[in-house]
Amino acid sequence: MEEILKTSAIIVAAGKGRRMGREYNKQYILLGNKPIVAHTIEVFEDSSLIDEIILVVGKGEVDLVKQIIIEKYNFKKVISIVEGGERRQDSVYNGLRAIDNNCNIVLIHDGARPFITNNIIEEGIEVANKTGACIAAVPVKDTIKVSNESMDVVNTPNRETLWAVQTPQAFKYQLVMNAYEKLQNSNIEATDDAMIIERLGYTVKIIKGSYENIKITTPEDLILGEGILKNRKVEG
Ligand SMILES: Nc1ccn([C@@H]2O[C@H](COP(=O)(O)OP(=O)(O)OP(=O)(O)O)[C@@H](O)[C@H]2O)c(=O)n1
Ligand SMILES: C[C@](O)(CO)[C@H](O)COP(=O)(O)O
Repeated sequence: MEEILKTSAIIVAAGKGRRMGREYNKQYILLGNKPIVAHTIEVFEDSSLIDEIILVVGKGEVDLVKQIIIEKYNFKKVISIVEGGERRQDSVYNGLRAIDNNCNIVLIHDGARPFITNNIIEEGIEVANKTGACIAAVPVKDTIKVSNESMDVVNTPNRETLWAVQTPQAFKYQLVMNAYEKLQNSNIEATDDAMIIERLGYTVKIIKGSYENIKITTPEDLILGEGILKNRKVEG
């Protein structure tokens, strides 16, 4: 009998949130009346395309998250909650190790991006299935300059070629797992998952993200987030 392979989502929520400046993990700040990370999980929970969710949380937060997030919001697809590591890439690797070999596609998503939509998830899965690796991104709106250490402009890249990269980033499971395993033996610092795949010479496709798919990073993002949430309620 042919084995049915799963589509898994890893949601990384183990960062320190230093730029938010709170005394606790920013993932638990309320947006509307729900913690940021609960908004994020809800989208994957409600997607018929996602079979299971692996949640990566801060050290010592597993029991708390079970209580205040998983049980409270009755999330059924979260099959594993694991602790993250020092850097985002360490947290992602811990998440990848919690997935078994029955997985075909894995989507890696920031817990701090609560406005992800099912349409982006759907396209991510479709394109990763065809090509092996894709990332959500939006064209940059500003002109970008490159500077030297004295803050002199040294270059103005052509904006047509520039993208602001988001998550989810979707991959064939074996491809991304092998890439992360190789990374463990190097000292590469990766600010997203695609960088790790790119280094191995694979092509990563860009799919259309959304300007609403913001990462809640600094206090102003909370104001923006409340606005997006209100607008979605009105549009309903
Ligand atoms: N060691 C880390 C670092 C980041 N993340 C997660 O990766 C996502 C993107 O990171 P970012 O929003 O920049 O979060 P922080 O690292 O928490 O923020 P800061 O850099 O301000 O400390 C977040 O959902 C964050 O929780 C993680 O799981 N483990
Ligand atoms: C992966 C990511 O969301 C792409 O924009 C981002 O790089 C992670 O955030 P960080 O601020 O670099 O930790």
